[in-house]
Amino acid sequence: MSPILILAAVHAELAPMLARLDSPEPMNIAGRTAFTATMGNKKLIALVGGPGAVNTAQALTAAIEHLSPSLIVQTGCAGGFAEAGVSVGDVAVATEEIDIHMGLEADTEEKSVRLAPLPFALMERNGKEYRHRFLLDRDLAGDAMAAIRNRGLSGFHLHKGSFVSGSTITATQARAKSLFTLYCPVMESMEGAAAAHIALHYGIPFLEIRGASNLVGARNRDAWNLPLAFENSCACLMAVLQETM
Ligand SMILES: O=C(O)c1cccc(C(=O)CC[C@H]2O[C@@H](n3cnc4c(=O)[nH]cnc43)[C@H](O)[C@@H]2O)c1
Repeated sequence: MSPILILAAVHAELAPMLARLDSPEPMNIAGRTAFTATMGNKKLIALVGGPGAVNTAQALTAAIEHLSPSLIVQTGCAGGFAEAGVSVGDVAVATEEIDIHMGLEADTEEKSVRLAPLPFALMERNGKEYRHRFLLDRDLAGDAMAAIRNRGLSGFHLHKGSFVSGSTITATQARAKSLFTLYCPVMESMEGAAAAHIALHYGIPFLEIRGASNLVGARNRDAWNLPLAFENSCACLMAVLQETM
């Protein structure tokens, strides 16, 4: 039976899900901590991939090569964009992943978040070229939204839309505003585009569900709520696993 692979950057992002599973067993995948469990007739592998794109790419590649998962679900916390109506604790499902650090710089000295697309493709699949934007499976995202809504979870709002990923955490209102003007994203993370890229490379369906631990913009550590983001994203993840797969 091909497992469903659940991927997060740090253990705390998976902890509320592991607490809801029957006897998850620890295992090691290429130097990374992982857990295996069953849910009904499904086999789940929950993998702690590490923060950032390189950790994500290494962990996910190793897990795919060892386990041939039928589905990859990435979860964890993220910054939410207030302009998209996101509040701390809200959950969002990604319809697209955009790598905001992948591209061609403008030929001026002016600092800008706007990059032109690369003059070459990062990969080609089924006649389509991929540079910095990875459109995700709309049906999978739609089914996940429906499963979460059916569960009647309360205390937060559910969103769907584009996610941006990069190797930095946005820490000014000006950059948050520019990113929103350019891409209309709902969430910012540091791993999503890398995971979407690897999943696409192997042709494995990919779903991303994250909880907002903070708002993207001026850094106010006191306003972050990581436990709430972990709890709400895992509640939604469990709804999706139990109701759809
Ligand atoms: O600033 C701190 O003290 C601090 C403490 C714990 C964690 C952090 C992080 O920045 C975690 C980065 C981690 O979480 C995702 N994440 C969460 N919010 C954002 C964001 O606004 N922009 C980008 N990434 C975010 C990210 O995917 C990392 O895995 C800070």
